[in-house]
Amino acid sequence: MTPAARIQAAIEVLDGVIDAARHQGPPADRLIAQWFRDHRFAGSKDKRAIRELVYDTVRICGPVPRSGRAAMLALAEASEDHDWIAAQFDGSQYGPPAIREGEPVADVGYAPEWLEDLLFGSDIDEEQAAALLDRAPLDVRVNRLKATREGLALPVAAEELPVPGALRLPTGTPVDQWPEYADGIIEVQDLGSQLACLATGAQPGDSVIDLCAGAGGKTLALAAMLNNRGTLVAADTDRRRLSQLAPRAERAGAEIGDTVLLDPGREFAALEGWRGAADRVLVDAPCSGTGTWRRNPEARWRLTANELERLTALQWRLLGLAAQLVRPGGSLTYVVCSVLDAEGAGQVDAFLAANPGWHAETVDLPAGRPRGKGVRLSPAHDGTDGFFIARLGKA
Ligand SMILES: C[S@@+](CC[C@H](N)C(=O)[O-])C[C@H]1O[C@@H](n2cnc3c(N)ncnc32)[C@H](O)[C@@H]1O
Repeated sequence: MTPAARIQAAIEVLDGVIDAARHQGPPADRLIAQWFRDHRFAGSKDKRAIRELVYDTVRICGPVPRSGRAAMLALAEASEDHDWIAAQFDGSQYGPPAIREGEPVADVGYAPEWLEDLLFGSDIDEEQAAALLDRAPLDVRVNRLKATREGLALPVAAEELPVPGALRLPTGTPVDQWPEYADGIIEVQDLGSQLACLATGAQPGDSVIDLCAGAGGKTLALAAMLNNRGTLVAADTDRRRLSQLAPRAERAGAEIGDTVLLDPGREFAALEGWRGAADRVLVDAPCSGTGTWRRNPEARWRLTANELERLTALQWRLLGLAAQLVRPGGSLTYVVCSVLDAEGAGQVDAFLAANPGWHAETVDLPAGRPRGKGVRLSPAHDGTDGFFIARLGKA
């Protein structure tokens, strides 16, 4: 494909990404894969170039652009690395038609305006906001149930991260094709997620409930912290995600005591037996995901103020539910992969104000900065996804 044809292809994909963001359609990755299936002539270099163009364009446009073409013109105008793009609008056979006088160009920025206001209001400055949209590195966790870092020889050089067994690999490393991955010796997991697990302080012998376990990314890390000694319960309302846990746990050699499918709105019914009994509860709450825009930058075009309100209400309810499961002297670790105070520090402040028997514990992590009664991780400061993490102790 010519450079111009690649640009036109990216514009077509972007039209789909924009439409999907407006109407809660499929994620960008899936739309890109579909375009490649429908256009088999695209070779591997074309695919890489088109994918990069699509994501570079999504990253640079703050508000939802009116069209893929307007978005591509914004990239051409605003990014020095992409100053070659404008010349490709040459009207050639498979390329984009020539640029018209006064043609609309999408707005650049970090996010839609209402969301930028919330970021800045949460003390995320421009540098940090820009870093939220960087490319994410590839972090893995050495599964201590199966191996030690010292005894593990990997096919590529890895950067040691400040959590035991956490490694950063060159982006694009095909870890999923390694035998170490198939054998559950390494798990792909962002350093931020590993730190969130570390923050629980889980020890062998503890009883731990992972209340929003999803497909079990953090559950497996908790199993490793427990060294399979104690009790680990994984709960979630999403049957599909939760069903992925058993095969993953088997591969990782992780013992999960119980996997509990929760009924949304009636979550406590299935956990009644744990009332006031757990040493530690992890609430890795559903959130806006502002801290994970590096992985899916179009998520900021999908989020609405209503959805954020729904999420904060759900987080608040889950905090209350989790609190009922913790035994006196036990702790609740609250985590969101968001840098917005409304979902992080604000929730914890409100919880502590409403629950006098609880206090914030010191979370001693080798990364992050204090934020309210917890710690905030950010791509700019810590090289992790953005997270808020707090541990709350019950008297
Ligand atoms: C941030 S994700 C969890 C990711 C997971 N802990 C991991 O490390 O891979 C939030 C999870 O909360 C779950 N969830 C949503 N509503 C819930 C509810 N009412 N009770 C429990 N879990 C819920 C979602 O299904 C989702 O899996």
